[in-house]
Amino acid sequence: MAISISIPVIDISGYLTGDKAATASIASSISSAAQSPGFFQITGHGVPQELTSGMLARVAAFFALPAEKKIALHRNNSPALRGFETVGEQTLESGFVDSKEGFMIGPERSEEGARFLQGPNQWPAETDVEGLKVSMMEYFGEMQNLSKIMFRLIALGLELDEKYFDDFVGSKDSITMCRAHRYPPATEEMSKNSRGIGAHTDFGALTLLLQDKIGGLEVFYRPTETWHIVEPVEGAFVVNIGDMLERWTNNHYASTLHRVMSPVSNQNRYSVAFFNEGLLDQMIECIPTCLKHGQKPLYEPVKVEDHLQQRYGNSYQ
Ligand SMILES: O=C(O)CCC(=O)C(=O)O
Ligand SMILES: [Fe+2]
Repeated sequence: MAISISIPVIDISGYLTGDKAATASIASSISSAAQSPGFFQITGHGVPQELTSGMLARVAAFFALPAEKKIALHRNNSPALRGFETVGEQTLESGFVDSKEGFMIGPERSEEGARFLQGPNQWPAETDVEGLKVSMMEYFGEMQNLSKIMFRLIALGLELDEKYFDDFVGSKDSITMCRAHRYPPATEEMSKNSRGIGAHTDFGALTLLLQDKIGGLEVFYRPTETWHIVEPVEGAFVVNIGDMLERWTNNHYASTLHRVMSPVSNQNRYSVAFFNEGLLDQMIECIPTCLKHGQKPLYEPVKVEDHLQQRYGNSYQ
């Protein structure tokens, strides 16, 4: 019998309007979803739909550029890993080459004095994709803001001071990145032997994902070892816990394996992921409220910068 698990859809508007009772219930729903399945969707976040749809249209225009224009912006040109990556460049799941193309951006800054993952972006000429830079950076700003909100709710759900994670998400050296993807359509046959993106967990603390209507994102449910679709919900962001937050919470929250199947469709699938990779100097050391009576920390403390260098090193040679 097919097992159906639900990826909860949580309306966070009550928190934004300062409703105390609603806030307690939202924080508790988030906490429960973060434990299992480690994924949820949020609505009522206040990010304007025109912004997300306008940005997705420009992302599609970027990926439609001739190959040589995209290759000129390859991420290998960038010590901060910003830029374009081609189909077939990454293998996240043994035996399956990723069929996605990607385009990574982050906060704009010069190379001078840059630390790990910091630096300038690479953009196509404005005449090639009008408005791409403005709309992606505007979206990026909205996601930084939404991340602060999400971490406040996570803090409440962990019975911590509401501002516990404020420095982690909002400091000068807090690393945030945004990657747009195009998943080319596949036939049923092709789809069996490829992945849009192979099964993986996210390295950082928290990911906010915008997916279009095509679908294909699946999460692995550990108790039954089965894969489940994250149904596209109009206007929602998919939120998932990454490895860093799993470790920080002593496995109280789950960094769940996920993948994207190549869309069996005649259309491309587009998505944009926003990664909260954390404050470079922060030590990730078991959060006290995550240690129940008699439990011991499962991990050694690690500095965010070291964790990221190790994880990015493994997957991006
Ligand atoms: O495109 C998606 O739906 C998921 C992308 C993803 O998992 C990632 O970029 O880490
Ligand atoms: Fe991911």
